[in-house]
Amino acid sequence: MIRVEKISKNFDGFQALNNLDINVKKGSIYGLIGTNGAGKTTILNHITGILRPDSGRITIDGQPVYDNLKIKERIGYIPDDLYFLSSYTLKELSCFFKDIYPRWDQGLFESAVSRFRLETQRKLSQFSKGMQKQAAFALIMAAHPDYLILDEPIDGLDPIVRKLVWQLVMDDVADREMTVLVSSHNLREMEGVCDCIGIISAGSMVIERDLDDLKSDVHKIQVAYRSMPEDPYAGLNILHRERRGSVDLLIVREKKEKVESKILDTHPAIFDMLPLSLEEIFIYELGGADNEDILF
Ligand SMILES: Nc1ncnc2c1ncn2[C@@H]1O[C@H](COP(=O)(O)OP(=O)(O)OP(=O)(O)O)[C@@H](O)[C@H]1O
Repeated sequence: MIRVEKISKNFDGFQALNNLDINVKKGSIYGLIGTNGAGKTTILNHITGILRPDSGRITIDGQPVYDNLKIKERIGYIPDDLYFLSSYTLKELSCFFKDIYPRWDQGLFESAVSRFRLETQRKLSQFSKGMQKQAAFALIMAAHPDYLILDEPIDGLDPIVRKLVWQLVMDDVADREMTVLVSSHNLREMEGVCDCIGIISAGSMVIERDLDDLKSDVHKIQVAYRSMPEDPYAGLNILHRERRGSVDLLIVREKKEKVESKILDTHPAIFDMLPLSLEEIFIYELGGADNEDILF
């Protein structure tokens, strides 16, 4: 389990992280999302022990991370900016990884390299950006990390490779209960793979929930009446309401069953209810009133 407790970080007077908590359960795929500059990369750099917080605690399986080689051997990190030694070939890098990571799996490396169709004799500097990312995945997955930390992992990858990458990750989560913490702006893809979501803003956690709970609590509904009853939405937690012609458009934070029973009791002529996508929840939670019209 990864536990981040009340960490704060100040860069030359700028408060990048502010009393931030994160809890990532073993074997889960946790999606960290937030606006540009919210602090995602800064958090990942703390969790991987690259940065030290000004205050607060970060532990993995109860052990502090910073300056802890035993824990770092169990972490695989693919940062947003790959800082590979690009004058080396992929084969040379694999030998380097083999020396660092005690659980290096040569068979898995060779199979990943062949699935990605990468030439191991070529220098990384000769690879395209997307190919360098694939090389990073082949190396990190073959290291068999218990904790996989990914910063914008699928950025720049084509759809076929993206599928291959997620398949590699999901297989390891299923086989070995690997724990994954991933930051990405691709919310559709995150929705398909993550089981828990943390939304951060300005260095603080806004919401941390299981994805299913997050989605089952907020709904977008459209209702129209032949004759408008008095106060038809009484007792519902309405987050947003607007009228378009004869139709009411609402965002409601309630369980599906409660919304259905309350609205159907008022005998609407039209009643349509849709769950919000992760992208819509993100826009609502972080966009505020200015962006609410994007939701309909
Ligand atoms: N070394 C640093 N020195 C000064 N400020 C920094 C440093 N690293 C990060 N910051 C600031 O901290 C804030 C968070 O940056 P971070 O890179 O963590 O954001 P992010 O959520 O990953 O953003 P994006 O989605 O755009 O990649 C930003 O305002 C950034 O300018």
